[in-house]
Amino acid sequence: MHPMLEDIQLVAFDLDGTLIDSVPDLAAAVDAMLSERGLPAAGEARVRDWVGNGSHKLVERALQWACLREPAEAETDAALARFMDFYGQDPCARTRVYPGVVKALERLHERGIIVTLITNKPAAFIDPLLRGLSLASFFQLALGGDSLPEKKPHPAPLLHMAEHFGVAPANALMVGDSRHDVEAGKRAGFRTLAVPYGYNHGEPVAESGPDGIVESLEELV
Ligand SMILES: O=C(O)COP(=O)(O)O
Ligand SMILES: [Mg+2]
Repeated sequence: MHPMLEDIQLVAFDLDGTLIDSVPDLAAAVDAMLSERGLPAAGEARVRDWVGNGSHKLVERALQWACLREPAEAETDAALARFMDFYGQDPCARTRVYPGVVKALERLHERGIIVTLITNKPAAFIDPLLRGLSLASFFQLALGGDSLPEKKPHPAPLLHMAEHFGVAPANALMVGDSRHDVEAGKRAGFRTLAVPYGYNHGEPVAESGPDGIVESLEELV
């Protein structure tokens, strides 16, 4: 067992960039939304750096880039609705589970560790993604970016999760790819583990000072 798991009773996984490489489908939906507005396509490389603060922020960043100005709130809301429509059509089309993920989830499950999901993605997409990628059975509870009034890097979703299962934050581990996961974990009093292969606005996640880093989640088990 990896030393990071010592005394750990609950693991909260981030989704995008940690368990799944979802940028191809996110970028396709962003570009479909932009194209409908007569705006240039952003492409996967840009979208990769915009993911991490939920869909509203993703759409706002896309509009900002394409229009070269701050979008009005109503403009962002309308574009967000279209993005949600496009993304919701087939969120698993080109999205793939990262190597080592299934093995890690299986082993944690076998050890009786509570496995949960805390993503900043809207909750409506969680079920279609987990089912479509055959991951749903591993998770005892999943929270989206709009499940509670606050999202990561706020510690609220993590504290909610720990409290729900009656686990002390010191016995819980947050696993993510971005500074928002590490910050939320530290603020909640969780142990923090980062993966370097995901999306972190183009910066190494090591700069956030997680308690540990693994190249693949398989290393965890
Ligand atoms: O939707 C996002 O921006 C990121 O979602 P995540 O929290 O699963 O990385
Ligand atoms: Mg992430």
